[in-house]
Amino acid sequence: MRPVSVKICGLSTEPTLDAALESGADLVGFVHFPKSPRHVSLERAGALSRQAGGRVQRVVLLVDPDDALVTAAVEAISPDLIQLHGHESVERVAAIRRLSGRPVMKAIGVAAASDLAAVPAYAAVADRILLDAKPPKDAVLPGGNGLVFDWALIAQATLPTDWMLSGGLTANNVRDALLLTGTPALDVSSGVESAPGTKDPAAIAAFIKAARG
Ligand SMILES: O=C(O)c1ccccc1NCC(=O)[C@H](O)[C@H](O)COP(=O)(O)O
Repeated sequence: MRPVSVKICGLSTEPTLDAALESGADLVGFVHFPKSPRHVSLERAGALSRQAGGRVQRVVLLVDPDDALVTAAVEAISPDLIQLHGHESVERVAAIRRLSGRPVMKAIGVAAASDLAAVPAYAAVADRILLDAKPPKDAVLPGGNGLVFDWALIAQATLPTDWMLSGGLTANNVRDALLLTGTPALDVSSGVESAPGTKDPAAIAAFIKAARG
């Protein structure tokens, strides 16, 4: 069986990016969303991307981007994957994939079984699907809220091969998440931070060790 793939999202500094690489992350994510404590400019994300280049898959996270932002992000970061974490429609996901010429991963917020009904339509146009906890109605951030959803819901869903689990994962619950969902890939952000937006190298190492333990 292939070892579980791990994405560390919301990296913003060279030392924490290095910590993710040295700990064995498969993907690293750069958040470009000004309201986020993890926001990085395209220029900064580009510098981090160059540091990581060739060693790991680089992901840029965008929220309802317009065409100009997609083009600028691709130019600055040359990402291996574009993560769409807003309210992008199926048609918009397909259009962004066409425009960018890059693989895309669509995040779908899950709070109830009915939320999973959207998966097949998105899976038909996206390269990967990310199942994340649905943010609370008044949340400022559409993701990265450290919330867990009911993993038992996944058992009822038809999922594509290339899907990823996120939402409130930590070194303490990641084994249960793997056992209950059988996910081939994990995405973590706030569970490896010492404060919002501040990644903790020790927590990154502990998470990846627990995931692969
Ligand atoms: O992290 C952010 O600040 C963020 C902002 C806007 C959209 C998405 C965002 N994060 C997404 C992720 O980091 C993950 O894909 C996922 O939501 C897991 O986050 P967490 O529950 O904090 O591990």
